[in-house]
Amino acid sequence: MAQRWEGEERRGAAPLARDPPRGGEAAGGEEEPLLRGIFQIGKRSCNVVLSARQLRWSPIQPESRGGDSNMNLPCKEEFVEMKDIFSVKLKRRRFVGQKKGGVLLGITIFVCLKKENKLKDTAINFNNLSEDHCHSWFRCLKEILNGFPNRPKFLKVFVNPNSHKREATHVYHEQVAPLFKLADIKTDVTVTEYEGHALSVLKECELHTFDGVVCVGGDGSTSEIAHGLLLRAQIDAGRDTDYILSPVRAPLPLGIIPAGSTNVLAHTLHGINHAVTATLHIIMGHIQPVDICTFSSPSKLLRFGFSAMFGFGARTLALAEKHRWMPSNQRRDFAVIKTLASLKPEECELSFLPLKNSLQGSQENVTKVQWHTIQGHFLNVSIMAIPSLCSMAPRGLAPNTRLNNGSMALIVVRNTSRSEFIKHLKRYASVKNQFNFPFVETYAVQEVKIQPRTKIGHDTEENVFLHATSAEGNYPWNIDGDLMEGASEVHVREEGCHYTRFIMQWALFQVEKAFFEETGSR
Ligand SMILES: Nc1ncnc2c1ncn2[C@@H]1O[C@H](COP(=O)(O)OP(=O)(O)OP(=O)(O)O)[C@@H](O)[C@H]1O
Repeated sequence: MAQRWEGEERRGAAPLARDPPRGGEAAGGEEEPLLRGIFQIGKRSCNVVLSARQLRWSPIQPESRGGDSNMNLPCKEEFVEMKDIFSVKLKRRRFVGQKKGGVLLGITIFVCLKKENKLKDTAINFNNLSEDHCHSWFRCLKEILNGFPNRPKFLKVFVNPNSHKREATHVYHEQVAPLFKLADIKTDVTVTEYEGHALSVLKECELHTFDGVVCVGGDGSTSEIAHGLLLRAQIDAGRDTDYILSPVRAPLPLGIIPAGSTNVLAHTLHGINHAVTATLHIIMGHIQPVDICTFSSPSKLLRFGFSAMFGFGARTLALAEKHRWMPSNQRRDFAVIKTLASLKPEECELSFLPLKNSLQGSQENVTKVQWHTIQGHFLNVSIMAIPSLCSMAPRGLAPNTRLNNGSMALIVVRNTSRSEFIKHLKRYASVKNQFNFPFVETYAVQEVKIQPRTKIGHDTEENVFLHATSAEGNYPWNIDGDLMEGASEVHVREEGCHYTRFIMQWALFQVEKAFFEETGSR
């Protein structure tokens, strides 16, 4: 019975692939061996067999005194799925400082291991001193690896040097770049110099030369790049970027390496806040669709984004932004406490279009979904296209929605006492249902319109979001952790936008009409 190679992590980690069919048979029969040979693996000489799907090896049986092979020893065959291997190299003995040449020792394969949500890389050495032997194995392995279609070869990388405690550059050079190099991925790196830098690069650069875009930073950077990719897609498709009715897909997937003070987007996509895991998902070409929505004023697209908060969640961010000189954790705690101390509701009108299938079960009712309107005083309104996992809410700020279910969670917290509101907030960190309060309502929606009920009326075209200043009296919004100020109506629409969990792929479609529009670029 073959046993999947689990390296040093035999008790926990395992390569990503599922167990092969019994006896190592591929669906439809035994896999055709491409190469057979003998290598030393660890301290044992092994028979090694390479097929398109697997690399298998078993120790060579010692002969018994009688000349027969020793049948009493268990013949332990091990294997690695080719789809778990991300690189192969010729292994040579070199002296310190020697860059080229050296005695060939064999080949090394690099495997991606999985333990729960965490990925790690590990190496297996196949030792054999024959140049010809190793070169033919190396070429064959390389050919198989080059056949995986989603694996990127050239990436556009953005690093925000200011993220968190300015460690994104270090994270990139120490943890990410060496793995990209090992996987023979070429990169074009932009270290951003100001807010909006990545957006302007994305508008201009030769995007078609890349296989993907990577963000090394926090939520603000990721959101800016996601927005930039989608905006670029609209421009390239000749769409009006002021008013987007049916957005087209972004041309490239987006990978997110968490290196910010808030990494909700990376945590939600990967299930873990871990730079190496994120890097390996990119290298392996794992594609996961993710929803996104558009935020618009009555007259203009403001941005694409994954989540928004109005009320408490936005006021807290606005206060934290005024105290940027504080360390990030301290700043966040200070802002939460201060905002709680002066807790006040916002009076507004919320209109929303429920998710088509959440109310009606049958197809004929699909077209009858109507706008609902609720009014009142709200302490917080959250609109989330993804579950938004973070350290403070391990199950997510919106655990009822999914990464790519084509809907958004609308979570409305009506006015209540401070102590009740605090109880509700504390539940985010616990296993209890944070929505199980009479003053909390949740809806699965496709579209939401929010109209604060003071000052500026429905017809106002002026959009204070566009002046990114914090003038008193404006309404702060927290969009993917970025502060925006606005007073007029805001319209949020689920774009059914599809992304990837690890290296993200946009796939926008117009929810109301439920058809995909593609530029066909990927
Ligand atoms: N060189 C730069 N200087 C200042 N701001 C930058 C620079 N490069 C990018 N930015 C902006 O910094 C913002 C926040 O960055 P990011 O989300 O990566 O880090 P963060 O540590 O999570 O941030 P925050 O502390 O705001 O949560 C982004 O909106 C991005 O556009």
